[in-house]
Amino acid sequence: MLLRLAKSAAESAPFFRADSTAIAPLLAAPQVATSPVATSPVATSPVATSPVAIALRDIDLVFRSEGEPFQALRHINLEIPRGSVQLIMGPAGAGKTTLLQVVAGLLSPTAGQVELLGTNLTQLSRAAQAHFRNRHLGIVFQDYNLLRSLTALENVELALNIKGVFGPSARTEARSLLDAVGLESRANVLPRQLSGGQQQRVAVARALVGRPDLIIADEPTSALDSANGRKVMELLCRLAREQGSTVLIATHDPRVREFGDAIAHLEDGQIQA
Ligand SMILES: Nc1ncnc2c1ncn2[C@@H]1O[C@H](COP(=O)(O)OP(=O)(O)OP(=O)(O)O)[C@@H](O)[C@H]1O
Repeated sequence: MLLRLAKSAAESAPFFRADSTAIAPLLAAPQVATSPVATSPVATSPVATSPVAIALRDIDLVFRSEGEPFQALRHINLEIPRGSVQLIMGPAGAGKTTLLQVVAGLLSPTAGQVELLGTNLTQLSRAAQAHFRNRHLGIVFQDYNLLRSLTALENVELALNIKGVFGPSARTEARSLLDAVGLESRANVLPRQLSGGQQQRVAVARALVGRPDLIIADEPTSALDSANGRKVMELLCRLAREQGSTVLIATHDPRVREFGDAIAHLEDGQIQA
């Protein structure tokens, strides 16, 4: 089944739509939360060598799906240097997940621009955004989004397959990523046989496949004890230092604070001065 899923995904990426809701967000087109989304088929421009990895310029986001409009993000301006670890901290409901989804192109802002690696994501078509995401981003979702019918190893391997890595190379890299998050002995079990914290570590391993330029992680330590939380944070920071990945983390876990190069505090959808 893994082979079938992988082939189907790789052949159709970035237009892959899995039946499972678990893998779909990895490659999905952005949700239209608010204003019309740019649909012009602008090609992804070559990634510039800008020292700024993520630039958010005057981002607003208003949810209009049900009832009264609700402004979840207000005038967000933020520049994140390449190779740094940026934390977004704030209480429940502050807008952290919404902000991460905007950065990843999974939600379109009502106003403002998102620039990733020198590319204006906001102006790309949905297909080009999905392609950019597949090429440059690793995402750890708040609810992990693991495929229930695949083992831990297969979940990580599938992400490699989608990036075009197959066979023994994919298996070796998947194993080494599971080793890195301390799950070598749980590689062959299904998500339902893993604790929440173990599932979270599989999600982290999966986000790191192919050494992404940008790693976006939503509460990556929320289900972890302090030893495993530290292990995950040290791994993310090492990637930032050694391979120049830029790491953006939303968290309300105070233990994560010490790992951030910079911290932005979000409250009521606004970055606090
Ligand atoms: N699809 C939606 N439609 C309407 N309102 C939404 C939608 N998604 C989120 N919100 C609202 O936007 C606000 C920000 O939500 P968000 O999930 O981004 O906060 P958060 O800081 O990540 O919270 P938590 O720490 O609890 O995950 C909340 O008030 C939430 O209810």
